Amino acid sequence: MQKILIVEDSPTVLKILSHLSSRLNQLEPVFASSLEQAKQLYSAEPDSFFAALADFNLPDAPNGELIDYLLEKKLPTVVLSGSFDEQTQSLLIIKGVVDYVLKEGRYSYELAFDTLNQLYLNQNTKVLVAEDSELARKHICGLLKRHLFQVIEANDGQEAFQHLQDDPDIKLLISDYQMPNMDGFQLVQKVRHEMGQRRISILGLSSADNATVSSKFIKNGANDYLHKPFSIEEFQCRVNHSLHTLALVEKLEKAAYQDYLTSIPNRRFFIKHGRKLHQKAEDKNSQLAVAVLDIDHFKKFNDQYGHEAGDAVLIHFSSLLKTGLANFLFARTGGEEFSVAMAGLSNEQAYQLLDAFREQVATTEFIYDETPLSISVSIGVTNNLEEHLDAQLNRADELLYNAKDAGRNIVVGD
Ligand SMILES: Nc1nc2c(ncn2[C@@H]2O[C@H](COP(=O)(O)OP(=O)(O)OP(=O)(O)O)[C@@H](O)[C@H]2O)c(=O)[nH]1
Repeated sequence: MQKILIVEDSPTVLKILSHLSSRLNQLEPVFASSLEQAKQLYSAEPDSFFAALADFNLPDAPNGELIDYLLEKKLPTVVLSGSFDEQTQSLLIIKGVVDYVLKEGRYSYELAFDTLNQLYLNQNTKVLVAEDSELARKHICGLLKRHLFQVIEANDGQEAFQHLQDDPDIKLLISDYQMPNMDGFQLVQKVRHEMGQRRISILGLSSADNATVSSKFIKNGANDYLHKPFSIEEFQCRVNHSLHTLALVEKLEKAAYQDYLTSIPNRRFFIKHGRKLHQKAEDKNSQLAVAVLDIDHFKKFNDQYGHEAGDAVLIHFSSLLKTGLANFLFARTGGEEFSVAMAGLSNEQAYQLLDAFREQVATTEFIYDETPLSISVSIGVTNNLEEHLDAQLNRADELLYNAKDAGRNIVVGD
C-alpha cells in the first residue's frame, strides 16, 4: 500500500488528522511533526510515498521550506495552514501544489483527505486535451498531470475525435474553440450526435472575446466553459466539478440497472439489452434463445429459516449464474425469477447449457447458518423469436410452468 506523508507540528491537529485518516482509501498515513523528521521518513523509502499533506509553517520551516522540499521531490502536495493571504495562495498554486486547505476544523481536514483520495483515483482517469497551440496545450496538460490524470493530447478536432473513437475510457474532453480541420463546436456536436450513448464530460475553452462563444459551446453539447487565460484554481475546480458530476451520473445509472440485493443486472437492464439482441436476431435472421429460471419452493427458505436465509439463497444462486452463464445476458427479473438471453444458440444447444446449469445448482452445496440447504431450479426456454422480446419471455414463462407442473428441477424447451 502506498503512503501519505502527513506533516503537522500541533499535537491537537495531529490527533484530529490521525483520527480522520481512516477516511483514506488504499493509502497508509505516516506522521511527522517537523521538516527534519519528514526528510528522514521520506529519504528512507522515497518510492513508497504517493503524496503529502503538509503544514505550511513549522518551527524548523517557518516560511514554507517543507513545501519547497516536497515539490522538489515531485511529491504531489496538499498544503495546510492556519491562515493564508491571497498572495501566498496564488504563489503555492503557481509553484505546483495540488491544493491548499485552511485549518478551519474537522470539515476542512475531511476535504483534504477527500482531495488525496481523488488524486489516487485520478491515476485511472483519462482526459483528452484538444488544443492547436502547443504552448497552451502543454500548459493545460501540465496542470492535469499535477493532479495525476492520464492525459491524451490532440492538435485539432479531427485528431481528438479519432482518439475518442479509439479509447472508450476517456472521461473528460477539454476542447479549444478555434482549431484547424475541425473546430471545437464541430467536435462537440459530432461527439454528441455520433456518440450519443457515451458518458463523457466536455469543457470548452476559448480566448475569443465574443460573448456568444460560451453559450454556443454549451448549446452544442459542452457541459461547461472557461475563458482563456484562466486562473489555475478555477481550471482545477471546473475539471473536478465536471468529473464529479459524471461520476454521480454513472453511479445513478449503475443503481438503475443493478439488482440491489444480488448486484447482478436487473429487469430494466435485461429488457434494454434483450430488445437489442432480439432486433439483431430478427434483422440477421439468426437465433436467440430466451429462458426464464425460477428457484423451486423458494418460499420455504423464507418460511423455515427467515427472510435473510431467502436473501442468502438468492445471492448464492446469482453467483452461480455469474460463473455458469457468464457469456450470456442474464438478470434477476423478479423475486426468485431470473432470465437469460443466449444469442446464436439453437433450442437444443441452449437446452443443454441450461440443463448443465440446473444440475450445477442442484449439486452445489450451500450452507446457511451451519445448515445445508438444497436448492433446485426449474427452467423454460424457447428460441422462437415471436413478435418481440416480451412475447418470447411470455412463451418461456409458459414453458417454465410446464416444468413446475412436471415436478420441478427440470428444463422444458419448445
Ligand atoms: N428473502 C426474499 N424473499 C423474496 C424476495 N423476493 C420475493 N421473495 C419471496 O419469494 C417467494 C416466492 O414464492 P412463490 O411465488 O410462492 O414461489 P415458490 O415458493 O418458489 O414456489 P414455486 O415457484 O412454485 O416452486 C415469496 O414468498 C416472496 O415473498 C427477496 O428479495 N428476498
